[in-house]
Amino acid sequence: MSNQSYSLRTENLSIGYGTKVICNNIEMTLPKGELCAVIGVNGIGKSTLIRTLGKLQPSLGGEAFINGHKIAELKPHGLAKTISLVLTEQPASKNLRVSELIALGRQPYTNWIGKLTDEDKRHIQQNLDAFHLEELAMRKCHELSDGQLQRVLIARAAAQDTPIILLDEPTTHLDLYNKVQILKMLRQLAHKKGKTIVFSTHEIDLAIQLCDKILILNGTKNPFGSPQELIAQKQFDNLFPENLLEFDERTGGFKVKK
Ligand SMILES: Nc1ncnc2c1ncn2[C@@H]1O[C@H](COP(=O)(O)OP(=O)(O)OP(=O)(O)O)[C@@H](O)[C@H]1O
Repeated sequence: MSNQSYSLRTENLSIGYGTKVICNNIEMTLPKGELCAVIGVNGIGKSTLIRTLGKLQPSLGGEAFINGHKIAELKPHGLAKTISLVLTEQPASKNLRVSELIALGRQPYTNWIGKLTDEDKRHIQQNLDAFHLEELAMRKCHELSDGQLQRVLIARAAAQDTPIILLDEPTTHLDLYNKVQILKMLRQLAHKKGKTIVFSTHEIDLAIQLCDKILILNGTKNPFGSPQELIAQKQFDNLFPENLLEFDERTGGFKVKK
């Protein structure tokens, strides 16, 4: 199938820093409306891949395409209407109110004085509702819990209304309930609004339950497919050194070896 047929596609992509390649031969193909987790051990390159797909840093080889266009060739304005990024760093603007931070998502669409149109206000209100943030709308962001702040950051990305949303570890520091809540919100955003969403995570069990696709970063061989395909191929079995953990195919999760 051609690159045009996929919302997001990489071909033989290499990522890294300077001349040092940390992962190569990354091949993923995501149609519109799918949720994809990037998993792998600490330091393997998950954040680096998210940053590379978001064009915050160059790839070291191969190509990444969005709707058939090379990401490397997207200009800043086109990029802001194509990809929204939710990174692990806390927002510099924590002094903003929740509604103001979500309004920042509309920046690619506002005119040079940043005046919000009725359309912008509609997007902001819709996302306050969708992410259950109505009651927090006037709160300063530094007054929020980690789970609430993560919801605000995702609402800002949704307000940006791009076909692609990339998130770096959106569930870090959250309890199990909040992790599941965030991932189910992302799943809904993908399935109901047709967004293509890629996020890095250590939550392998939840990714297996909730994602359409998973990319296992491994260095040179980076298996990609549906959770069921990857389980059938036994791709999770060698993810960690086998002295401590084993993957249980029946439950789709890891068990501690006693
Ligand atoms: N700015 C940088 N310059 C050079 N090397 C870097 C830089 N940032 C990260 N690295 C290295 O690149 C490798 C991949 O880092 P990255 O943060 O992408 O991994 P990760 O899979 O997201 O890790 P974790 O699960 O611990 O968050 C690591 O070896 C890291 O030390």
